Amino acid sequence: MSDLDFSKLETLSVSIDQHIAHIQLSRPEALNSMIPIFWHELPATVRKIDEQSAARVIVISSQGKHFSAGMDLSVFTQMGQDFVGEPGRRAERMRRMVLELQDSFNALESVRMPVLVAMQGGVIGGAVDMVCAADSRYCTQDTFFTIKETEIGMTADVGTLQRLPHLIPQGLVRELAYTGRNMGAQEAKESGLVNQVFADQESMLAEVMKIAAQIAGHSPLAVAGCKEMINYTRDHTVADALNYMATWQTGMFQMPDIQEAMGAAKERRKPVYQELHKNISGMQRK
Ligand SMILES: CC(C)(COP(=O)([O-])OP(=O)(O)OC[C@H]1O[C@@H](n2cnc3c(N)ncnc32)[C@H](O)[C@@H]1OP(=O)(O)O)[C@@H](O)C(=O)NCCC(=O)NCCSC(=O)C[C@@H](O)C[N+](C)(C)C
Repeated sequence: MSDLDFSKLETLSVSIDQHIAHIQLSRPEALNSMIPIFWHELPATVRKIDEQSAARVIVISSQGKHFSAGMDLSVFTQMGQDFVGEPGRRAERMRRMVLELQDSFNALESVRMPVLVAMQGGVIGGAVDMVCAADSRYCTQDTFFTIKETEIGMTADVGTLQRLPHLIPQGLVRELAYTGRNMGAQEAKESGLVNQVFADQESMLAEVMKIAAQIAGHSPLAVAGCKEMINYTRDHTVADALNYMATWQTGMFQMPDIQEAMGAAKERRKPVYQELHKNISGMQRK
């Protein structure tokens, strides 16, 4: 997907400035509902930013009244028509499809730079799956989160039930999943799902961009190490994670960024860091 053209995306708009990539869900007229191409465009965009741009942090926001209404309802109608044929093969196709959809949001976790999400209005169904895979979440006071899947007769399948229990208390996850009720912004803040609640989208984006700028000012290698370690620690024991940390540091602890950070502080200037490695020649993802 290295030839992906950002200007031709159907569901997203992308801008990159001062080491900050801003991805916006750009179908406000359809409540940013998730149509099939969205699931391809999002991971391809994130991977291209990671591999081919000077961005060091990604901000995801959306245009319009709602952050996202989740899966476009027309997809369910289409799926009803597609899922025909011999049960074993049909089940295997379904399994592969769910794994592919999961992969779309896994991209937010595997990208080397932090992903900050700024939300307003409804964050529904698949959108909850998506924002759970980000590094940090921010929202406006009118935001509400809904694990809608249960209400429409299915189990959420692209990350909410796996990641949300690491973000907020188990009992609350279970209540939200079993009931499908809305969780408002204040409750999201109190439970730790979002870091901050803002009066409106403008003040939210201004603050999130400030946080992004702080991240982008640091060594991208140091920040990537933080993300790698925090992700790894979530899924392993402390002993395993400490062991991995030591091995990581054996290779990644190098003097240039440390010298640059110290030199810049002494000279009261902004540090200038080398970008992370881009594609290895001849090994580009097709
Ligand atoms: C989003 C919402 C809170 C907005 O409320 P509102 O009061 O501002 O607007 P509205 O009048 O309810 O909706 C405006 C229009 O937007 C349409 N709309 C709302 N949600 C839509 C959606 N998801 N897809 C297509 N159209 C959607 C409405 O039908 C309606 O169409 P109309 O103007 O032609 O009547 C409200 O419409 C709502 O709850 N919609 C239902 C959303 C919904 O069920 N989404 C699916 C969630 S489940 C999900 O995402 C599953 C997925 O993760 C699993 N998997 C990956 C395998 C597929």
